Amino acid sequence: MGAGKSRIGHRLASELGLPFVDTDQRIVAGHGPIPEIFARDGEHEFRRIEREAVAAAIREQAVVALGGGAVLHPDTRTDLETLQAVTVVLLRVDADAVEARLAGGGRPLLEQGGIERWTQILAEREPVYTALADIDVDTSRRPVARIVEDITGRLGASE
Ligand SMILES: Nc1ncnc2c1ncn2[C@@H]1O[C@H](COP(=O)(O)OP(=O)(O)O)[C@@H](O)[C@H]1O
Ligand SMILES: O=C(O)C1=C[C@@H](OP(=O)(O)O)[C@@H](O)[C@H](O)C1
Ligand SMILES: [Mg+2]
Repeated sequence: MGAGKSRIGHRLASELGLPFVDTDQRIVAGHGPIPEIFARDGEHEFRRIEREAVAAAIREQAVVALGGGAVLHPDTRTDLETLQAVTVVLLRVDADAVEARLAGGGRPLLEQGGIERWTQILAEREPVYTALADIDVDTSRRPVARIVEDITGRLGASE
């Protein structure tokens, strides 16, 4: 949450001339705002809906921004490990840099606990993120254009 997946993904897609898919946007289009899904149906149901969106999106020829918790679903972890056409880009950010980026809200898991909760969630997920990543990029103190350039360069190198 707040690493820049949605923003960087959008910019990367236009650089690469590919469609951009944000799975959270698709979820919102089909089911309404994410905080409302969490409040009404709970996180488990959100993860079920998210898995449907993710399973479809990562089979498209596109740049896909996942939600930070998408890898909690075991089928998504398996897909990201085994789908040959998929390159997983991990965007990292540290707590100091992310605090301002989270100011807009809309992330129900951070409604209570703020940056401390963010740090705790990252600690839980970090080993999974690291294991799945093909390309690993720090976004903390770099402008979007520079991060995108870094990713496109590394994509070229990994071909
Ligand atoms: N490299 C960056 N530097 C400064 N702000 C950024 C950067 N990348 C993203 N942001 C901003 O941080 C906020 C969270 O970015 P977002 O793309 O929604 O993250 P994510 O999808 O990983 O949760 C947005 O307001 C976005 O414009
Ligand atoms: O990390 C998470 O569990 C979540 C991250 C959010 O997406 P971003 O990572 O794009 O903020 C969104 O999917 C939802 O609020 C849950
Ligand atoms: Mg996002």
